[in-house]
Amino acid sequence: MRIGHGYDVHQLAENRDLIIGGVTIPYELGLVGHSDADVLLHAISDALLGSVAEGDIGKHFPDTDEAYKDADSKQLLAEVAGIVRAKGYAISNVDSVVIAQKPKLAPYIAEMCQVIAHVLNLSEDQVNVKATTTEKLGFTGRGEGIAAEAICLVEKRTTEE
Ligand SMILES: Nc1ccn([C@@H]2O[C@H](COP(=O)(O)O)[C@@H](O)[C@H]2O)c(=O)n1
Ligand SMILES: C[C@@]1(CO)OP(=O)(O)OP(=O)(O)OC[C@H]1O
Repeated sequence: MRIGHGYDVHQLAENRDLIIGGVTIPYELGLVGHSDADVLLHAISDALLGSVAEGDIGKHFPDTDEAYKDADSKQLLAEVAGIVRAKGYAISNVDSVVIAQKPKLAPYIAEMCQVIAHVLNLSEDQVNVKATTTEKLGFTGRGEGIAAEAICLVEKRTTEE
């Protein structure tokens, strides 16, 4: 069994969609990035890559590559899951937290879990997403950006799997 950890931050700005965990959330600001800036899927991608010592998403999908301009992070996460499987591992579970002062994410969390489980080909009880504010402290508390953190366990597949 191996463990992986991921952390990501994206800035909030006008004229961008807010996409978190593959779910588009109505809000006056969205996250800025080379891709669709899905901060949660990026943290999960980094946790999975870390678990099999495959670096991070910037290594696999460079932000200097036009191929990833406005990329759908669900597609990047699916590719990361393929890397984990190709190294002979199965994902045991993923836990995560989105750090955002606003908007209220609770109404969207069940759908985020469904999307992530679908992309990773897992059951819903293998995926967890939480949300927290930082009580108005720091860059997340001031609403300048949103952060996400993820952790995962992967297990070596047996020959029958
Ligand atoms: N953007 C957010 C942040 C938090 N929540 C939910 O509110 C609960 C309380 O948050 P605290 O930061 O005060 O601990 C938290 O457990 C989340 O369920 C949210 O929906 N959206
Ligand atoms: C996802 C990638 C894709 O080019 O771009 P960004 O949307 O800028 O996101 P980041 O979290 O900075 O990770 C780097 C890149 O892999």
